Amino acid sequence: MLTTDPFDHDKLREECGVFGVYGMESASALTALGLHALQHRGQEAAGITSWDGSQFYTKRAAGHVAENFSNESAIRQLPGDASIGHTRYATTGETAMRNVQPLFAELSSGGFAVAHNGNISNAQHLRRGLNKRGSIFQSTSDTEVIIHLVATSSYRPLLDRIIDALKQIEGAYSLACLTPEGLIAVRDPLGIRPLVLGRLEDAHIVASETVALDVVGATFIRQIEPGEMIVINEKGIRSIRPFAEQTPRPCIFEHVYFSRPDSFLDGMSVYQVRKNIGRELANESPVEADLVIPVPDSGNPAALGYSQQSGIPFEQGIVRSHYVGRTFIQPGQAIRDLSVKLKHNANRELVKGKRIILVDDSIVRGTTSLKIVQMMRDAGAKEVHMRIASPPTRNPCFYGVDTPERSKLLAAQMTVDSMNEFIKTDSLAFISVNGLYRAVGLEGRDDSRPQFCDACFTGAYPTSLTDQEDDGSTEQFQLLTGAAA
Ligand SMILES: O=P(O)(O)OC[C@H]1O[C@H](OP(=O)(O)OP(=O)(O)O)[C@H](O)[C@@H]1O
Ligand SMILES: NC(=O)CC[C@H](N)C(=O)O
Ligand code: SF4
Ligand SMILES: [Mg+2]
Repeated sequence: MLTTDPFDHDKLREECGVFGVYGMESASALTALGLHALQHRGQEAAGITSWDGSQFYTKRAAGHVAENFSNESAIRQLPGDASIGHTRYATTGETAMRNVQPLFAELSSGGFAVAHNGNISNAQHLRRGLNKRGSIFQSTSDTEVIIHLVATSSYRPLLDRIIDALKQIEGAYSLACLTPEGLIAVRDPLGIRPLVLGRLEDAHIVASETVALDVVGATFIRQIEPGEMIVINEKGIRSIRPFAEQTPRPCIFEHVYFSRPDSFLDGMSVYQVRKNIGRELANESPVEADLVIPVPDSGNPAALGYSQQSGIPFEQGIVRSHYVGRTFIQPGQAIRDLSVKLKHNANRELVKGKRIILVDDSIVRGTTSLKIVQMMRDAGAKEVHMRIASPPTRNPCFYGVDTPERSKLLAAQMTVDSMNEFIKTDSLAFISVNGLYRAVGLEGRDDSRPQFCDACFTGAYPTSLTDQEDDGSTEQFQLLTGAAA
């Protein structure tokens, strides 16, 4: 089935979710549940691979987990005590079945399935080299490069082959791999994307977020550390540190938007961090008003924090339909425009005649804020102020998130003052980069050794961007530097 999106002229880029379990009867059923809890990370496609000790089974499909993996027959096709799964939003390679994960290949070492969250910033470069040496690719996904590098490695043992492959890769990867040697989970040396380890009875589980552990009834053990590789098999669990140690740079946007608020990232409650951001915003950018109104759902905790800090009442002035997905990740501007209207509606009686402060997590293309501000004015709001729980998004992400190219990022094209005019707010303010760092419990950003990846706000990319360099487009990006742009 061809699922390439007809609306997509604007390359799709988003998050993904990975889940893996080893040592549990009907592992694929548990994986389906875990993927359900990670549905917010990718709604384009989902897939599960299982292993019964002798054979691998894979089912991959376009659409949501529930549509494809909630019936018994789907799970019956995926027998075995070990399984991995994936929810996808494409970052490299189109939205087509051939790119849906887990990707699988029969290697000389046996079957190898991989589920990847992140994006490889030298994938095209590596791919060209592999093509020249005779590799035949089945997909256009960056993830497939990993399989070919493992397949062609000159090392013998599988683990060494994987390590050899990953050492050639730059960018972001949190991986769950299923092999005859067991479940192998790896987080890139900077730990850009999250990955956690849990336990359910005798089984071990790996997942992108702690919420997936909660949902399947597992206990959280710990996060998989940046640069750590975990091997889980019948002998137990083993941790390996194959890479040279680096200062971790986890994605700060996970705290702002991507992760579910009921997840924990590096020991911090995402919900609490979002509330802290609201508090910081209230301190940094106060304004007199009657109501604080979140742009639901992702603006909710920050609005609550803003309200608690400012003493201005929190009210639900916008009601959201739950039957429309995230607009940020809808392909194509026409569909995005439509879905913002379908998704949010004004609570008219509440906002009429009021001075309101709208709180949202981010402005990307400006689609949501433009519509919502107009909606509030149409509903009779006297003043509309907007506060944003992230700094202006001025740069694209190359590490597995849907930020469109720079020309479509409102903040890359306009100053905050012009954005204020454009979306027709009475005032507009974004949290500062240091305010955001304070919200995650730090004193501020250490410009000489930044504690997070914040490149979409600062332009300071923590890895080389070889594919961008090869395309001749790097002069606009500041590479390998710590300094905020
Ligand atoms: O400036 P834009 O291009 O409109 O993108 C930014 C908006 O997109 C996201 O919301 P979305 O409605 O996609 O998802 P949510 O329900 O998780 O808030 C985000 O929370 C902002 O509201
Ligand atoms: N968002 C992601 O993490 C995507 C993973 C991978 N780069 C893909 O495009 O399939
Ligand atoms: S560029 Fe932004 S979204 Fe991408 S990993 Fe860095 S902080 Fe996260
Ligand atoms: Mg939103």
